[in-house]
Amino acid sequence: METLLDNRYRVIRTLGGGGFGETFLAEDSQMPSNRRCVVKQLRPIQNNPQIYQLVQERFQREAAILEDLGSYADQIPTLYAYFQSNTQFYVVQEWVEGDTLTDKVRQQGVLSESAVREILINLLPVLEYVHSKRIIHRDIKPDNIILRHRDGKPVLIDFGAVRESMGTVVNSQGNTTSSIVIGTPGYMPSEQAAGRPVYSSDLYSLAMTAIYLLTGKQPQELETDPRSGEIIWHRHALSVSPTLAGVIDRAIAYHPRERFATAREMLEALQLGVVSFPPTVAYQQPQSLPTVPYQQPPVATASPAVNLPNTVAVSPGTAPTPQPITQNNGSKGILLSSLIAGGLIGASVVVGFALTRPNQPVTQSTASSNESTLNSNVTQTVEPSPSETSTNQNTTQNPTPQESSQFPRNLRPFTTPLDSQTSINTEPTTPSQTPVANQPEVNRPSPEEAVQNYYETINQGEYNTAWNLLAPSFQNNRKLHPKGYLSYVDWWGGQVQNVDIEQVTLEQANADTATVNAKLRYFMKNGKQSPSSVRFSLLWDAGNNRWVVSGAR
Ligand SMILES: Nc1ncnc2c1ncn2[C@@H]1O[C@H](COP(=O)(O)OP(=O)(O)OP(=O)(O)O)[C@@H](O)[C@H]1O
Repeated sequence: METLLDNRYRVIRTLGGGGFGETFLAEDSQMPSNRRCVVKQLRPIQNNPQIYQLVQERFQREAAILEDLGSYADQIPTLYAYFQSNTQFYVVQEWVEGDTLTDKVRQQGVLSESAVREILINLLPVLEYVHSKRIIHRDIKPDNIILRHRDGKPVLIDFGAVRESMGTVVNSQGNTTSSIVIGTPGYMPSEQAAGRPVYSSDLYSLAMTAIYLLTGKQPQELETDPRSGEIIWHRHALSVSPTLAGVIDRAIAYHPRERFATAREMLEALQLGVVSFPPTVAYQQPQSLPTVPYQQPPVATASPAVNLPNTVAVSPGTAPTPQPITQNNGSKGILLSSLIAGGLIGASVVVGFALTRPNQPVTQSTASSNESTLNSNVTQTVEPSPSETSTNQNTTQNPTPQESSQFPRNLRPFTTPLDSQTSINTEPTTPSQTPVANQPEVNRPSPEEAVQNYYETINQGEYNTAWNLLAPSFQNNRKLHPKGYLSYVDWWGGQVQNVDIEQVTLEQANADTATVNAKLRYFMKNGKQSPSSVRFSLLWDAGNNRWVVSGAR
């Protein structure tokens, strides 16, 4: 049967679909040419009349931004229209005939250095323009770049902004809040995953895309140096020139201040062949720290095939609409973003989580209501987990953290610059190598508290916050997290109902590292429970006055 959207757009076929809605190829029945177009349907992740108007306002604002971007940049699809129907929102945009970069690599294998350079050289001015409008794309990846058949030019699709408006939610206190962080694990840098994207986050994603084009490997297939956190990719693209390799390396530096500050700078480095590196402040693990294999959870096996990374929408926060976000200088945008991330720690917020199928966008429920709609068939899991001796004893199911944990609850929460009212950190949360000699000891949480806090965060469904309590080397351990954050969330959000900490004992601690043994009990969503003993390695993150988890086994 023919589907006519808005009494006008005749659907030809579905192009894709995920947690936010579907995307259709359609023709415009009210244009003489029946011009083809892409109709993108967006569903608010919470279908609640209370927030409808807010979503609507944001949607309109963001559509206006897309209109502006698309009208002046040839390599961004033109916005033709936007409308609402029932409780759903639609944008209608130019259909770009071509192949995505993912299609390209699938069809013809890895691209040559000159092809990759050309793509970068053609895209960087587009990014420069987008950034000049104070917009961060937030989801640059091979799937979101189409090589246009007409002229071979790369076109940037799928701006995160509009989807973000769909993330407006009502938290457990009944307050309207927002929002979600848009991005794709592996392609998105850590500051973006923490809710604080900066312009160079897009450069990072673009450089990760270039690595995919040169190596054919998705980020999750690449190893990282467990000490420096650096992504090891050169060995998969040995013939790449030092200039291109240097440009990419600088763009994917862990810390934004080590990257190119602007798209123009990156473009010039590419064209002129000069790559200078600012002084390194790379995250380093102490030499003595063990690397951290731990048992694969018994409930599932990691699929050896690496799926295409999905866009995820995670984390509650305070409306990171495509507002001005200025890099490194305490602008309003950073302030907002910091509040967003701060909100991650404090607030119990509801975000929809729908993992419809592998390779589809995900929205996450950090639901205080425990209403995860995660597809529990997901067969990847990677976190400290019940031991092989998982039993199906008769237990209290779905205990809340308050009801179930035997551990004292009156522990001081973490203090980070983000949840402090006075300190707004303009830099991403970065475990620091700084010795702690001059740090005030007053509010320093104990390692046991850190472990306790980690599980409380998980029990509250704040997976993104919990994820950011892991050291980067641990996050990037692809045996444990083959799909990065998505694997983490698949496990915690999809399988685990609650974790009780039965006992926590400190094995050793010094200024920089600590080892904590924890006896845990996992309550699974399928009703099973099982005990588990985990030995945590912790690193002191002086910059944020907290411990981060660098290993668990
Ligand atoms: N303007 C466009 N022109 C041509 N194809 C498009 C356009 N926008 C999206 N597409 C294609 O439509 C398909 C579905 O798009 P959609 O944005 O829903 O992506 P997705 O991969 O399903 O989800 P996501 O990017 O959110 O993870 C993709 O293959 C994408 O390349």
